Amino acid sequence: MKKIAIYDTTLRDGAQAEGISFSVKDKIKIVEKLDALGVDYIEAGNPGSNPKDLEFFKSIAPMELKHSKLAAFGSTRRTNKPVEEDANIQALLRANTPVVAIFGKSWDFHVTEIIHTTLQENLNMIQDTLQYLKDKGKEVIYDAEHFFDGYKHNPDYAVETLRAAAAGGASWLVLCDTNGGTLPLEIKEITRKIVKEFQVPIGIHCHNDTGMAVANSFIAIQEGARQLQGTLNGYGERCGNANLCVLIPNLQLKADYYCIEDKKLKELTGISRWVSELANMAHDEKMPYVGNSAFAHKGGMHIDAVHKNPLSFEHIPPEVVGNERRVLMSEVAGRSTILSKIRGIDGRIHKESPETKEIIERLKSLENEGYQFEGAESSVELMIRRKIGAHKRFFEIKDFRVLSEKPWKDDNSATAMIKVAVGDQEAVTAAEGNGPVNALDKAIRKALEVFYPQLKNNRLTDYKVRVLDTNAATGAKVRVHIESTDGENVWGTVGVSTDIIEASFEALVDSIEYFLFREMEQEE
Ligand SMILES: CC(=O)SCCNC(=O)CCNC(=O)[C@H](O)C(C)(C)COP(=O)(O)OP(=O)(O)OC[C@H]1O[C@@H](n2cnc3c(N)ncnc32)[C@H](O)[C@@H]1OP(=O)(O)O
Ligand SMILES: CC(=O)C(=O)O
Repeated sequence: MKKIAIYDTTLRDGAQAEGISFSVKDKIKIVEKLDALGVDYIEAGNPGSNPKDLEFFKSIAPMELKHSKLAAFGSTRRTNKPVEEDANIQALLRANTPVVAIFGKSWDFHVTEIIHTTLQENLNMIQDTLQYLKDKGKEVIYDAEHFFDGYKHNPDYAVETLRAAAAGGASWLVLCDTNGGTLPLEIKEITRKIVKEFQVPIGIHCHNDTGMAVANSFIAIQEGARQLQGTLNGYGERCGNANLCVLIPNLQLKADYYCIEDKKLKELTGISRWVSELANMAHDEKMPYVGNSAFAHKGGMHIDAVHKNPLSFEHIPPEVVGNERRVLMSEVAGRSTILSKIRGIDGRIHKESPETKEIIERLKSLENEGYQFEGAESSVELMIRRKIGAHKRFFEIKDFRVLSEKPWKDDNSATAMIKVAVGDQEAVTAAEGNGPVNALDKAIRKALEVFYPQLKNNRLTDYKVRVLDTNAATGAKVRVHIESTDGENVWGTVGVSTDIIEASFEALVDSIEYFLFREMEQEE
């Protein structure tokens, strides 16, 4: 197995993504996670760029990393200026990291048109900068910015820039597809030539502007690149960088490369989701390997086959990357989909039992009415319980009323009144809320907490409304999905109606009933 050095730049190129800004504390937490994951290099920021990155490097200095080497990132010295007088280079030294990554120009067009200097001065800038940092005891990695575009326009000059970096003492020469516009076969051919020509090991850094960053990085590794640069979840400038959460498993599970310890692969899904929370970005459900849908089966025939043998529709066991199989309830489900759920409630029922057929038909007819049970498996369980007579009526809602007030107040703009019955006792309560659904939620809980005090720990975490037939305008049916938690478990329920309050009410009542069932089962 060939070792690939993993170079993570989530904290530098990842932070150049639209919508992402990590605080110093976030950055420290991400360094800790990446170090525990076992990546080889962590490019943690650009100290010449802003005071936050400088503060970060100061704060991280006393921390000892177990595995990773920390890198500070910056450009070659400015034109016609001695390197020791360059403020950015001095900031790189102050960052006090064992590794410094320097990017420089490989494309002649950039040299003359963007940094307005001569081709020779650019070569001097590269060599001087690397030599200076190397003499200061740093490991220096050279990022050849726009290398592939440069090579396509003027291959001799692009190669000369790499020679200047090698002469300056670069430990790696990293070929960058900075504009992300190069296609895999071009990457393959160019990387092959460069790997042959240089003794210094080669790295690859790809952007995703053609959707090829993963494919381009993979093919460069196959052609002999031995350092892979990328980011968690593929965050990065414009369309992002090569996604390490996809590339690491591809390299390690599908090709004969070693990136991180096998047991650490199991942490990948958790880290991918955790970092999206920290970055305040929705996690991409469709992301290969680590997305919520990566091992979610919906087609009835697929589910039947997966129950018989998971290899039938899964390219790897989900646990290998810390993900899990999900079986989705929907109109395209078959009896096998629902069977494990039914048998969890009543083990005597089997695939050919009439109840199984009735339940699947009911499920499909509800989906036809607008229900969607993906993410609302708790409503499915309650529906099954009602169908097979395994349902318990914990409470009955006798009556409710909701009033919205005008003029609007910032808080508590609505009031809900509710009458519930538990056994032969009745209670009437009222609550104010921030809008009618919030008022209703509070009123139901207030009423029921008298009988079921354990409901105090139970709360809503997400509430989504979807208009189903937009042509019907304000008379349209809506579907409400809610997610609830007791602090430990999370469950989803659904309600559908032309009345948003009623749809919300249905989902709320299912959520509370489901919780009470779970509590009852745990007590038994
Ligand atoms: C491909 C990449 O992702 S490279 C990294 C890109 N990342 C960033 O730009 C984020 C961090 N950058 C910053 O905070 C700022 O741009 C700074 C602090 C580095 C520089 O800010 P300023 O000095 O105000 O310059 P500004 O950003 O306007 O322009 C960039 C300057 O860098 C010069 N430059 C660009 N690339 C290089 C290079 N490889 N070597 C030397 N100088 C370079 C440009 O010529 C320009 O200088 P000029 O105005 O004298 O022509
Ligand atoms: C260095 C870098 O981020 C790039 O060339 O894309």
